[in-house]
Amino acid sequence: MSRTGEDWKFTAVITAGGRSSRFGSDKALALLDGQPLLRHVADSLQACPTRLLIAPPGRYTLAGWEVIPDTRPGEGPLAGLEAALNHAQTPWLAFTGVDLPGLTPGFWGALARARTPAARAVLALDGAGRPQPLAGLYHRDLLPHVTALLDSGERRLRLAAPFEQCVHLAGLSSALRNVNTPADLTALAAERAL
Ligand SMILES: Nc1nc2c(ncn2[C@@H]2O[C@H](COP(=O)(O)OP(=O)(O)OP(=O)(O)O)[C@@H](O)[C@H]2O)c(=O)[nH]1
Ligand SMILES: [Mg+2]
Repeated sequence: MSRTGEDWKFTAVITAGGRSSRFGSDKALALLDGQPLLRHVADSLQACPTRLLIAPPGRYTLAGWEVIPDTRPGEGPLAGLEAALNHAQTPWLAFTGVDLPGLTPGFWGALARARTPAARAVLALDGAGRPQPLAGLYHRDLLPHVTALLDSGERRLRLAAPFEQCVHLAGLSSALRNVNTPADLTALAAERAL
C-alpha cells in the first residue's frame, strides 16, 4: 500500500498521559536502539496528515505533532481516546500509546486494509489471541459511546467499540511488544540485537 495513498488519511494519535508507575521513570523517553520509545511509535505514523499527541502541555516535544490535553486527566487511555475523537480531522483515527515500539507503517497498513463498511474499530490480536486495544483504528462515530462509558465510570479501553463492530486481525502480534517495565525493555533490546 502506498504510504501517501488514500488509506493513510487517518488522524494519528498517541496517548501519552500515563504515569509509567511500573517503569519507574517516564517510559516514553526511555531509549531503544538510541531512540525514545515515543519516537519509535511516532515514526510508524509519520505518513498521517494530522498527528495528535494526547499529553500534558510541555511534557513532550515532538515536531509535527499537535499536543492536545486530556479532558479527563489521569483517567487512562480511554479518556485519551475521547479527547482524540473530539479532535479527529478524519473519519478514522490510528490510536496508540507510547510503549509499543515495534509498530511499523506496515502494521497500520494491514489494519487499514482490514476495514469493512460496518466496522468501527480494527484491532490486531496479540500472541495470546487477545485484541490489543492500544494499537488500533477507531472510527469517530464511537465518540458518543466512549463518552457514555466514561460518564458511567468505565475505564477499560477494550470496551471502546462494541464487539460486533470490531474487526480482529491475526498475524501481527510481533508488532505489539509492550514495554511496561524496565525488564520488558531489556528483553526487547536484547532480541533486537540478535
Ligand atoms: N492521555 C492519557 N493517556 C494515558 C493515561 N493513562 C495512561 N495513558 C497512556 O496509555 C498508554 C498505556 O498505558 P500504560 O501502559 O498503563 O501506561 P502508564 O499508565 O503510563 O503506566 P503504569 O502506570 O505502569 O500503568 C501509555 O501510552 C500511557 O501514556 C491518561 O490518563 N491519559
Ligand atoms: Mg496504566
